[in-house]
This record gives sequence, structure tokens and C-alpha cells, in this order.
Amino acid sequence: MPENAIEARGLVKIYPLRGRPEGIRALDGLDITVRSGTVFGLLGPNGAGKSTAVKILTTLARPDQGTATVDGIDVLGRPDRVRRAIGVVAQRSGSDPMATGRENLILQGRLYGLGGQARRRADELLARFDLTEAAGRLVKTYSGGMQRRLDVALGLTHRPRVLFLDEPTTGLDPEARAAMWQEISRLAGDEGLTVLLTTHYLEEADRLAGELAIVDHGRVVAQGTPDGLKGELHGDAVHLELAERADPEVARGVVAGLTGVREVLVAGRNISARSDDGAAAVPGILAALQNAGAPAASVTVARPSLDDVYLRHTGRRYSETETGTPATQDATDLEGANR
Ligand SMILES: Nc1ncnc2c1ncn2[C@@H]1O[C@H](COP(=O)(O)OP(=O)(O)OP(=O)(O)O)[C@@H](O)[C@H]1O
Repeated sequence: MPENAIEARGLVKIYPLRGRPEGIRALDGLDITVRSGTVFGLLGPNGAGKSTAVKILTTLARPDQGTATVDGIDVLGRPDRVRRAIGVVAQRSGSDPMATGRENLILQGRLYGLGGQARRRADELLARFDLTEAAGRLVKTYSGGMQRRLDVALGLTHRPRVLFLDEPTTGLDPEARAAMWQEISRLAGDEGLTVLLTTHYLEEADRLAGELAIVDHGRVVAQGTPDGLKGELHGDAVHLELAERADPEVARGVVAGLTGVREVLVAGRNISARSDDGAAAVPGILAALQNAGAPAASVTVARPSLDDVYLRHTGRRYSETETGTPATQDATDLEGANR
């Protein structure tokens, strides 16, 4: 087993677009390194380039520049060998709804040349994913969580060494999501399997990934363990919600002018900032806002979250990039944050 299950260097992918000669730069020099036997999270908002990166690593697309290996095999030089080494669980289910769970797994096994072993492997996977009781039912009668578990089982049929999971819990209810999380964390422990997971749920990446990369505009803007990335942010996050009558721009100026308070960001009536000791800073912040006629309605102090990590590296709140709500950040503080 190579030390790194995935290595991508300087990947560039440009999609042609009519009327725009420069095209769409979906990847702009993406680098990632994934150690074998770990769960790695590729995190980023819609359009960041996650799916394009996965397409290249799974040999479904070719980069315009850059190189990549999966399980030590060059994706451009030996795509056939890469395909045998990987399992892919796409966002959209690959199972046949009009066949039973067991039939789907046996067919998959035969497609991968397991022959007489296909039945035994199907039963093993049904048991492993808690689908034995439902094995004889048509997949169209399965719940969302059961279908997702079957999808993962299908991806593992031929015992791949690297499994790509594209947004594995999108659309699942909280209970099914929790069950899937448990399943995914077990996977990497088993047989040295490496899992590359794309997600746009920060909590999912935080819970599952040993290491993660935040992708923004086709580049990795931060990579590390969730705790390591959060640990780089010293101090606390202070979140304020302004009273109705407060002018957010006045409030931003007041908060940004206080000593010990930095990285001030305004989105609508909400202000976020960082402080070495959030609890100690709060009375001063509240008093300054009150004096300026821009009082706060509520305030919370929290330890840094992945959302704060995202903010530091991209200058935007993750939740806002999902909804498209613009956020403005104090220019000098942003410079400081990106240094
Ligand atoms: N086949 C294509 N042709 C043209 N543009 C594309 C194509 N596929 C992706 N893009 C564009 O490339 C950029 C990156 O897309 P990509 O799907 O890789 O992002 P993503 O991070 O996976 O997003 P999502 O979470 O929505 O899947 C986007 O601007 C997207 O519109």
C-alpha cells in the first residue's frame, strides 16, 4: 500500500463556454494529498470544483494541466488500473429500483468478474450494511437511508482500495445521516480502505474526516485535521445580532475599532468577530455599541468552528456562500486574517 492513496498536483480544468473564450476555470491548480487508510473530506460550496476533482481522480475527466495518482497509479497513464482500484458512490444512486437489493449486489459482483463468488460477497455486504432482512425486497421500496447504504455496498463489491463518496448524506433525515456517519467511520478502519468524501456539510467533515481540504474557486485554501485547522484560530468567535434600530455599518466600525477584537464581518444584522478572550471582551463590545447608538440584541461566544476556519481562509461565511448572501469584511482585518 503506498503511503499516500491520492496525490494530486497542480490540477487545472477549464470547461469551454460559448461566448467566453477563456472558458470556466473549474480547477485552478488544485493540490491534495490523502494518506492511505484515512477518511479525507473535500469541502467547499457549490461550484468550488469538488466534483470536477473527483471526476479527474476517478478517470472520468482529463485535466488540462497537472498530475494525479490514485493508489500509486497514474490516472492519466493507467486509467484502466485506477478503475479497478477504486469504488465510486455517486450522488445519484446507481442501483436498479426494480431489482432487489441482493440482485443488485450479485449483478455488480458479476460485472466485476467475481463469478461464483458474487453471491457470497453480496450476502457479506448485505449483513455488513444491515440489509439482510430487506435483501429480497425491490430497491424502490427502500427508505432513503437503506438505498444509500446499498449504494455504498455496491461501491465496495470488488474490494476497492480507495472509495469515493460524493455527498453521501445529502437528502437523508438526521437518523439516517447518523447511521451513515457511523458506517463511513468504520470503513476506513477496515482493510486499510481510504475514503475520499465530498460534502458541503461542515459538521459531516468535522465528524468524519481525519483530514480535510477546503476548496474555493478551484484551489485548496486550507488543508489539515479539523482540530488542527480550528486550533490555528486563536481565541474565540464572538457573534452579535444587532437591535432593529442599529446601523450595521456604524456597528462594524465600532467593533473593528476596539483593541483585542479582529476579523470583523457583517452579514445583514449579524456581526462576527474574533477575540483572544471572548467572554472578557463582550462587556466592552456591548458598551461601545450602546454608546454609539447601535446596540446589540444578543451575543454569543463560541470556540472556533469549521465555519470560522472557512471564514478565515475565504473571507466569507460558509452558510452565506451556500445561499449567496453577500458579506462584507473589514478590509484591514481581512488582510490580517489572510497573512
Ligand atoms: N461539464 C461542465 N461544463 C461546463 N462547466 C462546468 C461543467 N462541470 C462543472 N462546471 C463548472 O465548473 C465549476 C466547478 O463545478 P463542480 O461541479 O466541480 O463544483 P462542485 O464543488 O462539485 O459543486 P457541487 O457541490 O454543486 O457539485 C462550476 O462553475 C461549474 O458550473
